[in-house]
Amino acid sequence: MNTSMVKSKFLSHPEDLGVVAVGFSGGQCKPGVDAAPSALIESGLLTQLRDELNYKLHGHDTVHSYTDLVPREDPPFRNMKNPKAVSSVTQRLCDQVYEHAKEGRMVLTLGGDHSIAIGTIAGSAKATRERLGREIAVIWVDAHADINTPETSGSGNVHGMPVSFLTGLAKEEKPEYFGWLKPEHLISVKKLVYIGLRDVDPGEKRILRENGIKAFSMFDIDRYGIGRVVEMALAHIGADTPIHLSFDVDALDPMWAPSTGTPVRGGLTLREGDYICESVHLTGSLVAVDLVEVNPSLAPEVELGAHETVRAGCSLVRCALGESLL
Ligand SMILES: NC(=[NH2+])NCCC[C@H](N)C(=O)O
Ligand SMILES: [Mn+2]
Ligand SMILES: [Mn+2]
Repeated sequence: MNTSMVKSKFLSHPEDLGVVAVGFSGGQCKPGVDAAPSALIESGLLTQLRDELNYKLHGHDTVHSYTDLVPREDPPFRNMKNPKAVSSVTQRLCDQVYEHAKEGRMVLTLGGDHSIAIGTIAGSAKATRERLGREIAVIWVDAHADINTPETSGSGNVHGMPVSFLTGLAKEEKPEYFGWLKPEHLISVKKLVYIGLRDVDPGEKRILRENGIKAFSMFDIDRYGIGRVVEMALAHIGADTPIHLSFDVDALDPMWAPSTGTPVRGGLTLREGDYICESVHLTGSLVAVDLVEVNPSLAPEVELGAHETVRAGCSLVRCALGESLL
């Protein structure tokens, strides 16, 4: 680890980085997001983390595609598309993240669409409870709230629902449809903070309001500036809480990250995104990071767009893991 890096409060092996590369796209309908981990790795992300930020990497040799878990028939259930596939992939991913996290390692997950956060957050919530007897907080950086229940969702895409399952707002008994999620996997709505929202469905707005969930939209970023917004977000979580950062690349403006499945104009600049990640690193409370929704096959100019988006994604991850400007 670099000497400039911040001391970790909650990791017993902060120099060890568990990497889970998730080549999965079943939480939405556009192919290509499964190719993101390879694109990020080929562009040199993991080498940079190893050689420049001095992490000892674990689990980085494989990009998982979970093809053995994807059933031949997977009809909609409660309006969810590919429900069995997403459920069993996230269940496996939960175990993978848990195995790293229980060793006291930082965990980096490269998605994949955002449905995979069901697995990553469930795994780090469980490990942190067992290891430290604490609940994790989640900072969800996204244009979208991803808190639809199967019933409020207009699309049926599970990448718009992970937060409702993770908070217990959406429940299902059947193990093959996320019934494997138990109390130890869940997070509290009080320890959830959003940054970057600008495309929230009517049903989601109601859920956010009724549950008093803290959310900073692009309006708040314009009003207060990114510095104060991050300060308020971290104050809401409290200084003594392990943080799981789930970063959807579509939080960035399409100018910086055009290659993503559901781009929304009016987003964060790359510097604002990096600033969020740098600030979260500086807390010393970070225990896990997800980077999701990079889709190298989508953009008005595909090749240029993919290159820029992958580059932005790498920058966000490096900032979260301790790269500093000086
Ligand atoms: N992870 C994402 N990009 N989510 C987009 C969700 C879009 C929309 N709210 C839906 O539920 O379908
Ligand atoms: Mn999004
Ligand atoms: Mn998302």
